[in-house]
Amino acid sequence: MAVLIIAGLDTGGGAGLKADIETVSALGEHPLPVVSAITYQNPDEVRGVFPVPPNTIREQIRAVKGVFEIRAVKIGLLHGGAVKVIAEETKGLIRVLDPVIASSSGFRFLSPEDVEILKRELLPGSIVTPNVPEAEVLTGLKINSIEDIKRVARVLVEELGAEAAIVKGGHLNFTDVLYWNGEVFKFSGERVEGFTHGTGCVFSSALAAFIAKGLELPKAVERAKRFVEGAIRFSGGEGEAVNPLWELQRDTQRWMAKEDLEKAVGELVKLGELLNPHVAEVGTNFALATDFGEVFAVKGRIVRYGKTIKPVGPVELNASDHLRRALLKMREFYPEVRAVINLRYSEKLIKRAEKLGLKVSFYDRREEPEEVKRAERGTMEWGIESAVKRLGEKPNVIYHLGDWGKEPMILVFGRNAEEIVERIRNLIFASQ
Ligand SMILES: Cc1ncc(COP(=O)(O)OP(=O)(O)O)c(N)n1
Ligand SMILES: Cc1ncsc1CCOP(=O)(O)O
Repeated sequence: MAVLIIAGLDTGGGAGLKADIETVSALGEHPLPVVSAITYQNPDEVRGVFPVPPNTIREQIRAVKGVFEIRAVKIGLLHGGAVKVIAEETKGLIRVLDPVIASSSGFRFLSPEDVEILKRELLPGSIVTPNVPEAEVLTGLKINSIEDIKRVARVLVEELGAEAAIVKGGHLNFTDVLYWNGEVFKFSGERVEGFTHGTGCVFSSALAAFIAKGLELPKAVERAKRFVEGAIRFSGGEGEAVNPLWELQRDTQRWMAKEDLEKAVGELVKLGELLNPHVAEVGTNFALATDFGEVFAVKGRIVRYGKTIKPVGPVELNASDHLRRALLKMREFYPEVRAVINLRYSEKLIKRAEKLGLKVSFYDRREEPEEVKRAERGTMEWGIESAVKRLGEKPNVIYHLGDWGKEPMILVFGRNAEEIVERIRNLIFASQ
């Protein structure tokens, strides 16, 4: 289904039309992009805006209207001169209006006069999706509580003529409120860690995409909210913005990590008899992280099996607790590290690692602070951090000598699963 997107270009690649196109495409609908403004911005600041002349906006819309079956329209960044044309050209279509008034960095896109034009010409009949500051500007009311949000959503519909209003509570308590057909719907959420630049754009275009699919408004809002949460959680990279492609990228990365680790485990199994003596008493595991920090490992670990070795179960997401925590801690210091394996401790292996030029560090469990010991988890994180700090540069190998009831252990880290296999080969062949 086609979704008409009227929005601005963000040169930083985080918000605006680029985020909208990605969102609508990721959700399987066809984006029809109409440029309303060109902004000069980067993740830190908006430097300026060039407004696209109203007639050029009109011609862009006319080029696709009537040719495609437009199921919904998403309207983002505008300028005062464009509002009337857009209202005329989108009459009769389902409109989702994201009232972009100012950027989160503080740049004012719409003057108070432009806001008045928007309220008069475009808001009536639209599904409007303001955040708290935008809702305050549109209604002139202050928002301090969820009750205020409900009141403002009602005002947007009953007094200002919107078809529906979704006031997003990200600035308050992460609960969004929809007012529609005289009813209030609440959508609770929680704080998600990640970049948020572009969230308004992604929410409104996801909402338009779900409406285009035929979902009833409350269901479409719920799905759009969850989509944005994922886009924040799996954000990152140079745009320092939300990631509308998160689901596709996450699944591709999962697939690649699983394949790489399965292949690498297969290579280890070929080393069977040689590796057998180095498998830890508790079992050995082999973990590989995706760029998003999801960690795959061998379910049930790799164990000694007669003279050789055997993975107990398949490679799966979250199949390791210890190694996942070790890897994630290491990645806080060195994000390029993506793989780790644990081996039974032996002085011979450590000496060999040093001879091979690998950087070796260690932690001493007897130095573990009482409060870390008392907590249910945290020893591994503390251990990795203290080993990293002790060495003062990236360690390739970290060992500890055990404690009461704790087996001494070696962890070998690498940039990928292949590098681990290579390191293990070098270590065990040389330690014969
Ligand atoms: C071209 C363009 N359009 C919209 C925005 C604002 O994006 P939004 O997601 O509403 O909010 P912030 O990214 O400013 O938090 C923009 N900056 N550029
Ligand atoms: C017990 C233990 N301690 C450090 S690595 C390891 C084995 C792997 O454990 P997990 O199965 O949690 O990855």
